[in-house]
Amino acid sequence: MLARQLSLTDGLATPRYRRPAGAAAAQAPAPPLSRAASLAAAVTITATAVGPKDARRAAQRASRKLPLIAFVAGALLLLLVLLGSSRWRLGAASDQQPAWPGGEGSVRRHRKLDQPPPQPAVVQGMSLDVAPIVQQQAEEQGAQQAEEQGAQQAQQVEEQGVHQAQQAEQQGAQQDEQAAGTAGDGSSAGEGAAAATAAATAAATTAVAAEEWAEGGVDDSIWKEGVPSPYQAALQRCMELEPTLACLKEAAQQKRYRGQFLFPHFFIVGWQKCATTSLFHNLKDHPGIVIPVEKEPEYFSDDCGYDPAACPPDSQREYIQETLFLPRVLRNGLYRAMFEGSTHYGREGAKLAHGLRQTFPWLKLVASLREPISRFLSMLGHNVDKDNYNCLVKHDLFDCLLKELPLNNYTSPVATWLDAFPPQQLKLVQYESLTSPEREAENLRAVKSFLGLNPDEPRSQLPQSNTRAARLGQEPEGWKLLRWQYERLVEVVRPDAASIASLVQQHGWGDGAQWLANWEAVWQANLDGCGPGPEGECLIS
Ligand SMILES: Nc1ncnc2c1ncn2[C@@H]1O[C@H](COP(=O)(O)OS(=O)(=O)O)[C@@H](OP(=O)(O)O)[C@H]1O
Repeated sequence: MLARQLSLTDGLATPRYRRPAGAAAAQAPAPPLSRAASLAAAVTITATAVGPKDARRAAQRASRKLPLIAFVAGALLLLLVLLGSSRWRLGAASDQQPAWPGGEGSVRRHRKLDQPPPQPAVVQGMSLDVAPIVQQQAEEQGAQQAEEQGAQQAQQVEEQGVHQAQQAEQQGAQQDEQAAGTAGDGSSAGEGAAAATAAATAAATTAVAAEEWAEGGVDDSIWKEGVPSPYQAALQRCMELEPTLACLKEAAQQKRYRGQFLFPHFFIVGWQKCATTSLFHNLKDHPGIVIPVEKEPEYFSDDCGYDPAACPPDSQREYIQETLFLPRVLRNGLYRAMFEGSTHYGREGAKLAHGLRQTFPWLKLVASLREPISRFLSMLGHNVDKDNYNCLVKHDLFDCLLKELPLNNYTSPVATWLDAFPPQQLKLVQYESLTSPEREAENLRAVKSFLGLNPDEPRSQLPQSNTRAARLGQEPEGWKLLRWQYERLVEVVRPDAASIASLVQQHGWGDGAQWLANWEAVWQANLDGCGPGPEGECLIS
């Protein structure tokens, strides 16, 4: 490392190197200084290296003629020291200005103005410890930029979410307008009156349905315009502070206004392959329903292992906010219902029903049931098409059905649902009746009345969603069985069918005898398609 000192005459910014002893050394050219070093030296100048040259000589002469000149020299020395000191102060003052475009003060300005930090080459050559500062500032700048970017992204995501929610709200508002328009725009007085009656019926149905539930309850005496109901306020607090299942249940102890739905309002719990997708789509178009995000969240099966007490806390927040859309439901003042449809729930009643009742005691449940052999074959087709594991891997079709059908009976899971929930909160619908052109409207109306929704909405028919024919791109060929095999299978499922029909009758879900007759008609239609005799071939669809 080069030792260096500043010459008194060379000014403040020009360093000279101490010459080594000897002429050669004396004549040796001073090593060139890098611009950085010279700039840095200008910054590192100190008081000890400063003083006028003449003053030093005078001091030397004075020392040789001591003591006569001592007094004068002392005085001169004092004077010159004072001069030197004032010059040093002048130099030190100039040091406070950055000596390079990227000096420390300048770095700060750079940062403020959001300009790039000084070039690393200059920074590395400095004798001042500026490099780490610059590096730190660059890091800070990077962190700041990252933070700003993160904030921007978060804002974008939020805006996107808000945009989606706004779209849903607009959709909801359009639905409202349509409903209002229908009541007022009737081309004849008769139509207008009919629409008004329907709206009044719907309002009455909703009120009755809301009052049925034992939680907090409806209280007309607390209604204040523009003020959220206690239930609404409690749910708002859940959303902001603690979006958990427990918080939703606690909130439901609060009073609510007439027409406000408890959250969530209902679930479609099954069964698979019983037109649940079509039902879901019909209901989600209802103006009294907040459009749900997806049909099969399967939250309580996939995330909680069918035990709501085991639902992970983080997933509860996600489920409540992003699947059940609590924010959106609150924006609608709880006057629109929220639901989800997870078709694995139904068949797992033994595991789930009591836990779900504990979690949402007010919950209404809708389940569609299809003639058991057809339902099983539809499910089998689904698994074959999707390459999912299925019993045909190990058995032929008849053995597969013989083995699996008893395990897929309806009665035991329905019994557990009934054990956990009051029958008034459960509605069984029959697939064959729901999807029959003559009975579809009546069945849909019954479901909506049960849910406390205007039974005349939506105007659309039940769609044909999730059909095997659409998946295959053609009508499925049908499953080959022999007559005696099909008859045997009917005998296997008949007791379950009869038992369900009896429950339907008992709980007022419909006409039990008709229910059984509908399934018998399916069996008969299939048998009618078989060849003659016990070995006659049938194509079951
Ligand atoms: N409107 C109407 N009329 C008659 N049949 C209908 C209708 N809507 C749905 N479906 C039939 O229901 C089967 C699909 O049921 P899901 O949507 O519940 O299936 S899933 O469990 O959600 O995968 C599926 O049965 P398969 O085609 O036999 O597989 C659909 O064709």
